[in-house]
Amino acid sequence: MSKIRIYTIAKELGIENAEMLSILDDLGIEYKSVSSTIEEDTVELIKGIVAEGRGSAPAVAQTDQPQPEKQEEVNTDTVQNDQAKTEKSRVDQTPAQADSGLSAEELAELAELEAEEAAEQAAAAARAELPHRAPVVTIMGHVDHGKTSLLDYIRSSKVAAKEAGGITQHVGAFEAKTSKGRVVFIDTPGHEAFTSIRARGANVADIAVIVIAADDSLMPQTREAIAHAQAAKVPMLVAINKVDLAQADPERVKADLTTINLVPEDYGGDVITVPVSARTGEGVEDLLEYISLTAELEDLRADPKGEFGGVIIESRVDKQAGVLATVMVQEGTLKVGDFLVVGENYGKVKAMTDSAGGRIKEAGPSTPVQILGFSESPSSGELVSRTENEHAARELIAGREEKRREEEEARKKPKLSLDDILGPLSEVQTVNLILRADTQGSLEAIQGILAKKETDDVKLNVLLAGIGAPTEGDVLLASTADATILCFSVVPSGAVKKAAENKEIDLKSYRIIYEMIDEVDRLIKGNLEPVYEEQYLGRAEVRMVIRHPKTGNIAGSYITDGMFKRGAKAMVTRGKEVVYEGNVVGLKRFKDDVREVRQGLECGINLDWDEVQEGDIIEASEMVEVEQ
Ligand SMILES: Nc1nc2c(ncn2[C@@H]2O[C@H](COP(=O)(O)OP(=O)(O)OP(=O)(O)O)[C@@H](O)[C@H]2O)c(=O)[nH]1
Repeated sequence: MSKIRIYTIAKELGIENAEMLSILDDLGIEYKSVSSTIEEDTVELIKGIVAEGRGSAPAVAQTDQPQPEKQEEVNTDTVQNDQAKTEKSRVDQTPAQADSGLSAEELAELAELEAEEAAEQAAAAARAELPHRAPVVTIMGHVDHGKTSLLDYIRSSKVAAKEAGGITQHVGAFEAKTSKGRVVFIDTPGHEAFTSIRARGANVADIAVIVIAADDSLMPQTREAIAHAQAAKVPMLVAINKVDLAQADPERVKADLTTINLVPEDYGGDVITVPVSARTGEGVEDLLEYISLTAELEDLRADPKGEFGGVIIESRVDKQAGVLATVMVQEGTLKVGDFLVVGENYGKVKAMTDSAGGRIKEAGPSTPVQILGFSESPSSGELVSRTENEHAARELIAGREEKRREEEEARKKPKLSLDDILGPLSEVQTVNLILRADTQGSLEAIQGILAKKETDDVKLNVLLAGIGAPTEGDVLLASTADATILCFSVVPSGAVKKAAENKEIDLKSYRIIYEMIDEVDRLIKGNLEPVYEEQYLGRAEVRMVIRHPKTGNIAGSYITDGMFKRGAKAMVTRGKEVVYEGNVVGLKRFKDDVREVRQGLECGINLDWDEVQEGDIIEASEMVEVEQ
């Protein structure tokens, strides 16, 4: 019996891939991705379901209906149905709630929860109404595996230069027209560029294509590139390049991928691998098709009428024109004449060109544009926003400057937050690590030991386990993923050390594996929620009560046992009864404030309570962190 790919059937039936997957889910049919295959029997079943959903018209007969409209119809129907259901259930529930014995407060809380849920549904429905936007793709991989060649092939075959014979300038990104619509490529290949944009808080790429040469297979930078894409949680496609070469061995690449837990579809996994040749163009159409499929599943949408938001891709200074910055429009529409703010600078868009060099007046989501108008060169990854006018731009910048100054001040005097003292409450903590070692053998040994170190409360997440000295790319990755870099028997270069220092990344080198493991133990401990225990400090008898106009009553006491500390917890007993529990807010010896007083001495104890009496016994204790 023949098998058919899921996306092929979706296409045939004229339904979206996401809808197709939800039908399969309902039927309980397992699949890895839209490119998995299903049995012909199942296809018939699905055709029946789709036809039924359309009022029994033959499914295939409807494929020429314009799809986006159909999608919208379905969405609006669902939304309306959902809203109707919510309304109905509300009417139904009100008397029931009245009988349910819930208090007014609980009812109000319930109503609030319902309102929140309705708002969430409305937001999701509103988002589902927004138009799709083109995917933004980045290409990463090992040196010489063909990233640039692949980009060049796509550019030359899929981009029509607007000016006849004109050489299009490199602007950091280009738009390719494919049979499935626009795909935008970031044309500075490599994971460092990708992560340096992320390091500034921007996420530009929606999909990462990892290029692996079929004659070379997995290489150190392939692993790095994969680690960078995984850390960014960006979906990945693997392009197995150079398949035109006689020595090309795509099967070996697939087998090698399984060794790093990326299982290709042919092996039963969900990693899409596409054989391509940047030289002959073989497979490039397939790659573009898979990019579109992935984009469809990601359901990328943006509001062209919404508030403008963009990211700087790159910028340069042209001797004649001045600063030329490439901005990726992410939300809203950018227009000539707009006031833009980047960090603490602003500029007015004087002129705008698209990535093919054509002059344009406005640009919507997922469009890279080169703009003229900034007086200073912004950096890649900086976020761009728009203001109404110059005055608003200046105000926004003034606010940012003030915030920066405050943050700089705050950094100078570290303040302890409740989180610092108690640790974030009962969440599983993750220690992110980048491991570097001299050989595959030592890497495996280290990872084997680390795997046993994980606890229920602390997980170890190895972002990258690479052979050879750490790179500046590792430092970047560590800074975006908040990771520690541990090196075994490899020495970081001066430049890498400096980069780590600048970014305040912990980078440590070891010659003995167990010293490295000790460090991991320390990192795990640092992430465990500290456990505190109440420990007895001492006891005092109140011999007289001294009235004090400013600090309140002071218990003139004698320490009969142990010691008292300022800030300790206090418990006051009168006879057999505990009459108060609070804190020691002050301690005095004669007229002086002191931190502690020991057994056998008299002192004044100031509690955060005014009703202490002669004859009371005060017991002091403190919370102490205990070793786990
Ligand atoms: N035969 C063959 N050669 C290719 C193919 N793709 C790239 N090459 C060659 O491989 C070499 C490296 O290609 P590049 O595109 O520069 O590789 P890259 O990954 O961009 O390299 P870096 O920019 O140095 O990281 C060049 O000599 C290309 O001509 C291909 O599909 N087939």
